[in-house]
Amino acid sequence: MLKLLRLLKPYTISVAVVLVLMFWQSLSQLYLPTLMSDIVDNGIVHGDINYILRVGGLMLLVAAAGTAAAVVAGFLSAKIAASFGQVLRSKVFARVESFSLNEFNQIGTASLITRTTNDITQVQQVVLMMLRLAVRAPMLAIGGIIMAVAKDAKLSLVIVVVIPVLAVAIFIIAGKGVPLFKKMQAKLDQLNLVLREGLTGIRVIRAFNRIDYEQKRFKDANLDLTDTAVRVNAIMAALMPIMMLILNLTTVAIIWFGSIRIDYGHMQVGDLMAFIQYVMQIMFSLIMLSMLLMNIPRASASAARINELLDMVPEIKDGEPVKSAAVKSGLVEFRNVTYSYPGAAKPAISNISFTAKPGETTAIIGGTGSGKSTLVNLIPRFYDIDSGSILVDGVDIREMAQADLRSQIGLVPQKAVLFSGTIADNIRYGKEDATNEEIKHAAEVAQATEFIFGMKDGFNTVIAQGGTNVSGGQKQRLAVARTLVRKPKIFIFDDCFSALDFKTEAKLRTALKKETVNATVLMVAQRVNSIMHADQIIVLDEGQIAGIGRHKELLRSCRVYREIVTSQLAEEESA
Ligand SMILES: Nc1ncnc2c1ncn2[C@@H]1O[C@H](COP(=O)(O)OP(=O)(O)OP(=O)(O)O)[C@@H](O)[C@H]1O
Repeated sequence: MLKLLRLLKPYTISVAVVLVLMFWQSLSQLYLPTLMSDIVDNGIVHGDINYILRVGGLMLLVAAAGTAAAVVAGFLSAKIAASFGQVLRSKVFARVESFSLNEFNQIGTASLITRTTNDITQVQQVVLMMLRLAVRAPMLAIGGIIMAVAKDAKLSLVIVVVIPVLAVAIFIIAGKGVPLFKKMQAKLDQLNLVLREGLTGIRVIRAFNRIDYEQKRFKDANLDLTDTAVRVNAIMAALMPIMMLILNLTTVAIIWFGSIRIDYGHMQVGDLMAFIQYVMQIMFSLIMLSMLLMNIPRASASAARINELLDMVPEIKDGEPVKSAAVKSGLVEFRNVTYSYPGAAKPAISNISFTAKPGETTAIIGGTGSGKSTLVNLIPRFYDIDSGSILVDGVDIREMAQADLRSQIGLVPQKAVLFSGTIADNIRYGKEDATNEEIKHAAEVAQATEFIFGMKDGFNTVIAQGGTNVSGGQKQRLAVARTLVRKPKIFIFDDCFSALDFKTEAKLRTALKKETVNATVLMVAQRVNSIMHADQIIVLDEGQIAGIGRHKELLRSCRVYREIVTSQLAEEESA
């Protein structure tokens, strides 16, 4: 938590102003009962109207000054806390963006969302409470004790009895509440996870008639969180009545003993009234402090979850010193590359060596789960390899700047992802300064113009969140256009034509050929038809290369390739 508080450094002056204003407000609060007792003892008792008006006026001034300080401090502290939250959220988001896919998987998307939103809000709230109470509550408590003792030392013995009772009550309540506060964050994660799955998988849930099951899952997670929240709130709710009971009993005791002392002439009425107010101030400040102390553990639990993200050292870093290729032609070389996913029993790909040259198409084919996507995902360094090396233009990609490497790559992923915005925005995502002509040309090559112009607003048609208002094949073509507009040196098409019909795919491949004449093209495919004309075909089998060559050579020399071809031909013939 302290570590995060360092983010308040740019607001040091504002924080200091808030603390000074709070100090001022506390002083005024401590002074008011004394003024009131003066009015009673010297003004009312002696019937001195002038005194009452004079001191009453002073009281008004002191109260107004205290209120003004409270208003300004309240405004400033809210501003500081909100800015603190904003800076922290940006910091966490920036860090998460630099995570490798393994780090993403380690924390989980649901938890990443909770940490960036709810956890930061928890810390932000405590920062606000601290700013408002850190000076005021101790000052009122200590100042109140001093003033009460000054008014009547003997009567102050009541406070000596009450404070330990109050402390024990707070201690018991905090002891029960704090562990539950910590549990709540983990339960919120779980609820977010179920909610996310329930929303993103809605089609499958409906298709499989699993709505009841999902509702139960959500209900369970929701109830679990609610139960804990209810228990925490029940405990917190007990705090107030207990405090008020102690407070009222204390007032009764003070009036009881105070009236006896007044009877004996040891005390004046005004002093007794002031005394009661000081005791109230002391007790309220202790209640406020206890609230703050109870919220701190919850915020610390949140802070620990946030720090876990901030402290995570991204496993994928730029090389030091950064190397850059002299000639950027897009030559990709794999040398004995092996990679295993964390926790996997065996490598997803092993001992892969090949060269993909500019101006040529290197196709990768193999059964499902044979490691095709893994292989191409290693080129933009989504994961770092275990052994061997991957070179782009003769430089090991681990020695390059990631931004430099990725600027040369145009990747169309297996699952096309679109962002909310217009079709033009989505294509322009590949190149920020792309002209309208470039966008149109990219769409033409990707065989997307026909359906784009078929839409009401053409290129200005708005894509819904997650691209739900376009078909799978349309999404794939827009993803291809987005990559084409980038004009990279290396194209990676990861099985991204799977949703296209044969005719559209053939047209797209022919158009692509012209666009990629000088580039290195890596094309993952399931269908032999899509890649049989490639300059080089890599056949993957259980993460290993079963054969490399052209279609005809492989038909002769590679058993796995022959099996793939014959199985697909048999399918087509039977179709
Ligand atoms: N994020 C991951 N974590 C752990 N294992 C993974 C992960 N992604 C893939 N794998 C495993 O790695 C192996 C290769 O997967 P990969 O996605 O590269 O296969 P693929 O050939 O592209 O399959 P497909 O054609 O079905 O897309 C599989 O056994 C898969 O279970």
